[in-house]
Amino acid sequence: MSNITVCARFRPLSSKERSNHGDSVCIHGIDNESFIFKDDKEENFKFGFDRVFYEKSEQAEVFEFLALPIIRDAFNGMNGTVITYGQTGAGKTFSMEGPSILACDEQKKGLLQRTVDELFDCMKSSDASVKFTIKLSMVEIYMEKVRDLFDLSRDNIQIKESRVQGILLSGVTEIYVFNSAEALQSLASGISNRAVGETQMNMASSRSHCIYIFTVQQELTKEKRVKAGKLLLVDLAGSEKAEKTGAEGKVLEEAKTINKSLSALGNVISALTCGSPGKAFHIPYRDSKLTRILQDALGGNSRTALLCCCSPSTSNSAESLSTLRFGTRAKHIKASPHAHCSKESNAKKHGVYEATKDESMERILNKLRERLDVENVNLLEELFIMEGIILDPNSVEDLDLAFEDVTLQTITSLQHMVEDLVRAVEELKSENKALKTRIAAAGKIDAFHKEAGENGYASIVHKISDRLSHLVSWIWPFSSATH
Ligand SMILES: Nc1ncnc2c1ncn2[C@@H]1O[C@H](COP(=O)(O)OP(=O)(O)OP(=O)(O)O)[C@@H](O)[C@H]1O
Repeated sequence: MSNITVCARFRPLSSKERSNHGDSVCIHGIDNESFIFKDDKEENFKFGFDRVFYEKSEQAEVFEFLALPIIRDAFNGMNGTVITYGQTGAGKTFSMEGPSILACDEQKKGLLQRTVDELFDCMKSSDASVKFTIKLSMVEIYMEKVRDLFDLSRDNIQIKESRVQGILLSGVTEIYVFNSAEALQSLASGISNRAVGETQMNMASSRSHCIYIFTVQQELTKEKRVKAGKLLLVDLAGSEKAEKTGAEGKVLEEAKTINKSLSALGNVISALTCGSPGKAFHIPYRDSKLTRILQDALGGNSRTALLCCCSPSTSNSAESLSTLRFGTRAKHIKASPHAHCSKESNAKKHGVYEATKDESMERILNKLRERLDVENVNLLEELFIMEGIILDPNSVEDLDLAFEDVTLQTITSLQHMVEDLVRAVEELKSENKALKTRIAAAGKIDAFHKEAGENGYASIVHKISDRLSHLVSWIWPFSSATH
């Protein structure tokens, strides 16, 4: 089963397309999951997606199918990502924001406004004892730099990877929002800071990839637990051909950077669909800022949906075909070795918080699996449970530190134990040697046997030595792999 929900959306023909190329369209719908696509050489291709939204589709339909399940899961502590992809002018921003984030009638509201409404609606209908916090961040990747759209002085945000929380944007502004109106105002101010330019394909073309990040945190006061879900909405910059967009100078440079990062995204998707599940293989996430930020979304640690936006016009059939092929490849991304699918259903059985702690422990164990052999990982798993640090409900925020702590503490305390045992063995050996010398000198071997009892010091020392070498052979590969 695919790890990603992939949908295709065709916007209505634009007036420019109508006047230059008439009403000819390159698609013939079969049903709401498949259609026939005719390319510029009149060749037919059949495409199938999780859902196809034709020209007359409503914004609400797109939201309900694509985003709503992911938002509800994010509200319950799971991470989710919704991405719009497609050629310049294909309808990505329209799907995300509608015609305008603030001045927009109900019917045309995009994914963003509906997401905000849904989050606050879920909040209102939840148990009164739950304390909610919704935080919002907005960044754009412009010319391969991550810019904070709430604070333009932060124009080179660094991407970090936390073992527990996954990919993080270091020092990004987080705005607390308390109702829909406030959230939309914040979104509007961030959007006004986006890099937008005019191309021949689109009067207001996005020159950057824009990422909206909602963090929903809930304090379950009764249970003394905290759970948090992160929701990413990603409006990608348009894939475009320089000659079609009439790009030159700065716009051409922007286009090259955009295309490079979209190629990197394609390469990551190819790598993810080529590898065999369960085997370690290289995924080039680090080839671009975009793929690095989307690492969790694509690599299986998040529920993800992709909306492939297309023009229906025959004049754009080459670009639409390329978008649809991209979507088809993404559909084949399988649950990766790091995916939490089975844990997810297990988590649902036990309640939502369980998902967070299972996922956290699973992430840590996966990291360790990369470095240690199975036996040692199993031992550590037992140790985590024994120590109870990872399973402490109040330490969810600090799991990353807890991981470092438990690993270091364990190694250190085991090393101390080994040192103590080595010292004890040395002492016993010299004591034994001294005793033997004394006994030999006194010629009273029988008396020694009585004094030492049935086992005798020699056999005790022998046993300790055996146990020690067993312990050293266990800890040695573990501590050398971790340092
Ligand atoms: N489903 C739709 N219904 C009506 N109009 C649409 C629809 N989709 C897009 N449009 C219109 O098409 C034009 C281009 O759309 P939009 O700006 O969303 O493209 P885009 O893919 O975001 O382009 P870019 O990558 O250049 O930013 C806009 O004027 C928008 O209002």
